[in-house]
Amino acid sequence: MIEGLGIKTLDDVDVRGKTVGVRVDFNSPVDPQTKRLLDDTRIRAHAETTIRELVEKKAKVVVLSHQGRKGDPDFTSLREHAEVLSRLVPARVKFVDDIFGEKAVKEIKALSPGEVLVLENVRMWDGEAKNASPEEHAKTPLVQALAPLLEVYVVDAFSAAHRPHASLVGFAPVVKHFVAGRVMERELQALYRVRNNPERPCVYVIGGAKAEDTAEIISSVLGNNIADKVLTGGLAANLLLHSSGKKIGDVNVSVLKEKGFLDLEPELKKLLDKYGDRIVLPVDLAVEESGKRVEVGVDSVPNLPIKDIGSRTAEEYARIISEARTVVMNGPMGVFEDEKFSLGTKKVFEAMASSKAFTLIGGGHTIAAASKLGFADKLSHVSTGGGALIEYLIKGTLPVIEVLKKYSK
Ligand SMILES: Nc1ncnc2c1ncn2[C@@H]1O[C@H](COP(=O)(O)OP(=O)(O)O)[C@@H](O)[C@H]1O
Ligand SMILES: O=C(OP(=O)(O)O)[C@H](O)COP(=O)(O)O
Repeated sequence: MIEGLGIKTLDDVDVRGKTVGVRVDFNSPVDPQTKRLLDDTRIRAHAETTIRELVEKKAKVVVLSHQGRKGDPDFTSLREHAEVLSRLVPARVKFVDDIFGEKAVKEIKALSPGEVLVLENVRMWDGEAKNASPEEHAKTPLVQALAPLLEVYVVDAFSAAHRPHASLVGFAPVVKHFVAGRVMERELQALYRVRNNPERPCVYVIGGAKAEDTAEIISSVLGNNIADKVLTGGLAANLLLHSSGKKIGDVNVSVLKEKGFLDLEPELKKLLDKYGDRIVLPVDLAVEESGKRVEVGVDSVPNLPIKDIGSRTAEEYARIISEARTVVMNGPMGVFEDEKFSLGTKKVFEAMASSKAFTLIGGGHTIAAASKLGFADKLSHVSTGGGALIEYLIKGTLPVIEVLKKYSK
């Protein structure tokens, strides 16, 4: 059982010899030309925990996942994912180019204990990617065909838990056991710890380029008194500085305008008025001048691209983080891909790694930054979620979590 949530896990069900469906999220970056996989982090996450455990317990394992969205360059078969998986688990791993037709059913029935079968990309069936209730999805051909074969259904795809799609929620009303897998369990334990009852002081660090979520995250974590302070970097900081009346240079205002972020300013102004210095803005910034890093105060920003928080800001953020007991970070502080502008992000990671706090990071670029700068294994939890993590931080729950709570059995 996951404490606080009442969600059953693999500890609550006997899987030995049983046919077990596992909904993972193998969705990975794919080369648009060759369609080859570029990264196996998510496959590894499920393989080394949930799938390995099911294999060792001699379950007959049926793996379901999506990859990309129909029409997008990364929409492709799961054949290569199955090959990668076969190198990561001590088991025979088969792939079938079918989801719930005769071929798939035949292969499921032929499984021996301890064997794994990967079904084809579930989004190749149009009924998968619809937002609907578990009861509606339970009537679909996918669930009708597979549910009679599956005694246990394990939902492990935390990073897709914001999608109430057929293979994520549709089996809940009709299988005997509907439980969370180990990836889901670890993510929910970590997220519950930082979002529902964090040890204080609790600091959220928001940066990166997706400022469209900034207002909602700040409003939720300060409005519900979850965070004591929100530290800001990246485009979120530029937008907040501009909202507070600072002159940040036309070139930087244009970036915010092109992305449609200026529309958020009335909302951000209200948040700045309401929460004052609990929303911490940079006091200095790093701009790029003739290929060089130049630091400037926020009251004298020239018309040059802002690419990082400044050193004084980074020191102040490190000080606040060093006193915290919970730190959550989504979005790098600057354009960390360029070494000259990785200082802010590096200082924040350094402070997180050396603090006594429970530290959580998430988001594709944030994780890439932590790996590149050598901090990924020095933090308490690295979330596999991108969109799912952001939605959880805003709402404190996700559609698939609610279904797991209701149907844990
Ligand atoms: N001041 C800035 N101006 C432009 N881009 C920035 C700035 N600060 C950070 N970024 C960029 O933001 C990107 C990551 O943002 P985002 O996609 O929101 O993160 P995540 O994938 O972790 O959610 C990085 O590629 C980084 O270069
Ligand atoms: O990779 C995912 O989302 P993410 O890139 O926001 O982490 C999930 O697999 C969800 O994919 P979707 O946004 O196509 O439903």
